[in-house]
Amino acid sequence: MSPKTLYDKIWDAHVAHEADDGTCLLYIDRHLVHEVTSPQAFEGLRMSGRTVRAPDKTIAVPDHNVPTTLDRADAQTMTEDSRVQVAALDANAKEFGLHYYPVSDVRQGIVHIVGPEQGWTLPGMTVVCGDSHTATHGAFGALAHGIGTSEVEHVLATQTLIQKKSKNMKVEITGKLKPGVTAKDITMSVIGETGTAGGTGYVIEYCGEAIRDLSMEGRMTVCNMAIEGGARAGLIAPDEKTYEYCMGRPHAPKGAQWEAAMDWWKTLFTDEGAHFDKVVTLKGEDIAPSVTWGTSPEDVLPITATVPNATDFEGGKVGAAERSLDYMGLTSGTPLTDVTIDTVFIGSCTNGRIEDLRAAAAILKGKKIKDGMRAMIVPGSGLVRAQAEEEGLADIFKDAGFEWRLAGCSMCLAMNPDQLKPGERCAATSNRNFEGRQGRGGRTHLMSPAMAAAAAITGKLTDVREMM
Ligand SMILES: CC(C)[C@H](C(=O)O)[C@@H](O)C(=O)O
Ligand code: SF4
Repeated sequence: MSPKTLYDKIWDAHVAHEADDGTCLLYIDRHLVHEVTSPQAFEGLRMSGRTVRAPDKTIAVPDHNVPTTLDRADAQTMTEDSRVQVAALDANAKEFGLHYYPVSDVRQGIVHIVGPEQGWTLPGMTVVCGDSHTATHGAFGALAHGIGTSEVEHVLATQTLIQKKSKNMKVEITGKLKPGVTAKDITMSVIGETGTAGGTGYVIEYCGEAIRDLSMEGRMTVCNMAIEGGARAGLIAPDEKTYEYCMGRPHAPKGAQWEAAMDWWKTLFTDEGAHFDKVVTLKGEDIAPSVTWGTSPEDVLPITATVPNATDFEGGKVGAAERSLDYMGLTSGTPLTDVTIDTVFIGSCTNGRIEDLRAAAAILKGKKIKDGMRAMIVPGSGLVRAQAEEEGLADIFKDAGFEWRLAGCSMCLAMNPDQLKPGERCAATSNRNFEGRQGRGGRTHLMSPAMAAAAAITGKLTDVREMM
């Protein structure tokens, strides 16, 4: 048998049918659903008189639209559109008998944090969600695709997805990371290297010592942004850390079923000599704490750099950089550490897990945020929030001057009340810095939780290594 990549193995195990042109019908193990991309899909089912094929494999949770303030149960805090979407998810989950975590449930949170936390996401699975950051689940060695609303309807009705196989790409991070450098810096640096189209047509497998050394949470941060690098999905082979994370989770297999699952999981690695169509290698020790300066995730630089000149780029990127610099209100040649900020957002499916909060707390302990700074910490789920309170992190945040919020997508995107005003500049731990992403006219600098915490204290983009 010819050697296979991890992607090949999971793909082959899920192909239910292959047409002559290579189009495949893939069996789907887990379908995650949120309120934004599902209402029309359920409506479609109803119109055609169909039901959900596998409600026991379909998990729903509202996250994008929900306010994160303590008064969110009061419907007045939501816009009409948001209220309608969340109410539709409530009704659809009930009507079709799905696993559901409503806003009132402590397990509610961002869909990509809830899936792994509850043990729905497991190695070797196919996982889909009507959301591009479904790539996050690849951290478990699961093939996780973001899908569109018509595909959501297709998966609801059939528990299968029509797909063509992508090419294999390997991203290897060798060696060790230096102090102050995190999974977020890895994933941003990879995109800085490959560009936002570098992964187009590929499924990326991340490997190498620096990836192995990451916790499951860090691996989720890396895979989360595979999509910003253009890839169809990101994957990391499961290992002891993966099994340990999964064991005992509410929906993970138990007893003999666990043993059977482990037999399969242990086969989930890329065989010696398997072919990759594209290979990118970065040295772990070369990666620095990084920030974005522009309006694309590929506009990334080490914090020690200066704001670039548009003429530093080539081709179409010159005009794009000019526009980015103009939108971001930045002057070429300014040291990044001189850029002042007025808002800090720590949260999102990229960096809203307990380790992210611990990393922020380690910087914020005993400190105060800069006068006039608006800073919020939004845990990725109600359970992350509860754990942070138990560990005393919430007190550190509140004492420092941060708002301590309820779980949701929050200021990652402007679909709920947490938004930037025009001209406001935010240090954010999320994954997209597009124009208007956090609110019309708002300016976003992406970075790690520790870097965002450091910026909250100084009021400027800051090299976290100086505060360690
Ligand atoms: C709203 C949703 C469809 C969207 C996505 O697909 O990623 C959102 O989660 C985002 O991060 O932009
Ligand atoms: S936290 Fe942000 S990136 Fe993640 S699902 Fe929500 S909106 Fe999308």
